[in-house]
Amino acid sequence: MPEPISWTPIKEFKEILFTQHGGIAKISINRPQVHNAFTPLTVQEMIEAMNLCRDRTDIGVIILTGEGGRAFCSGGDQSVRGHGGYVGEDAVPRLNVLDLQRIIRTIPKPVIAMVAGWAIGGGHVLHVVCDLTIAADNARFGQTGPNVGSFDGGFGASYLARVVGQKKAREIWFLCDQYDAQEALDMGLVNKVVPLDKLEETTVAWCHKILQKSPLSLRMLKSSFNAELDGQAGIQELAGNATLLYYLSDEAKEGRNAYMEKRQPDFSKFPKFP
Ligand SMILES: CC(C)(COP(=O)(O)OP(=O)(O)OC[C@H]1O[C@@H](n2cnc3c(N)ncnc32)[C@H](O)[C@@H]1OP(=O)(O)O)[C@@H](O)C(=O)NCCC(=O)NCCSC(=O)c1cc(O)c2ccccc2c1O
Repeated sequence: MPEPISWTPIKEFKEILFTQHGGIAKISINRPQVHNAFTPLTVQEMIEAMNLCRDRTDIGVIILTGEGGRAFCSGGDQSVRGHGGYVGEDAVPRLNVLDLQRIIRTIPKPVIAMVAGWAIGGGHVLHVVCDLTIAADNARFGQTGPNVGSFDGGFGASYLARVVGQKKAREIWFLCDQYDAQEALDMGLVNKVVPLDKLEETTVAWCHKILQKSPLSLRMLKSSFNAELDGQAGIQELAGNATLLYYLSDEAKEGRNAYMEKRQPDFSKFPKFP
């Protein structure tokens, strides 16, 4: 029997748990009483945790999950849905999960959805935008928008169609059926299905494999996968990484040094690669 994985708190939040195990961060929605439906505060906290993961050089991979074993996330909390969005304590209606989706997509570290139970509605979109999904055998996937008066026509439609194909994506949205873990695996919606009691162990094992890889290589690959689909924003992300790599070179440093030393730069010593 393997030892249970020990998670150390990184920061206290109200509606999520944010913990760490070595180079792995875990962001877990902690509202199991509503199948981990999110409020504007839940999303705000997840955004803050993601941004901390981005800044922390010791974090190499992020797990996104939900507490309780019965749900990953059931989407926006319908009890706080108001006129024009989901309403938090500041009384301002928001759709701030769209900001979170973009952060998951652009954070230069792999994000793995660890799904037990329901991944439904906006919760389904969250797992779709993660780089990888590992599902427990009790996982159930689906969209509910046309049932509850909502839709996500951004990544929730277009990226879903890239993942499972146009016909299947339209079926998922138009019928609002629910799919079990094996069906999700068969349509390429998840990477692996494991028994519920092996879910965390397997996810952490995948994280350890990823942590052994070159972080810059993973970063470039993630932005390369995005670039093909994300238009100018995707090119900006990939090009930003190219700039990062260039800044690490002696050639780029010569430009900066020359400027600071008030002299002409000497780029003649740098090779003109074929
Ligand atoms: C997920 C279910 C199919 C599970 O059914 P089950 O019968 O197993 O469980 P219960 O229905 O009894 O649920 C237990 C308990 O949890 C409450 N609950 C579950 N989901 C939510 C929710 N999303 N909001 C509020 N409360 C929820 C449920 O009421 C029960 O409470 P009790 O007090 O009665 O015990 C089923 O629960 C279900 O269908 N849930 C709703 C799923 C849903 O429609 N989600 C919202 C989709 S829309 C969305 O998420 C969304 C959010 C955004 O921010 C967007 C932004 C931009 C564009 C689009 C967006 C968007 O579409």
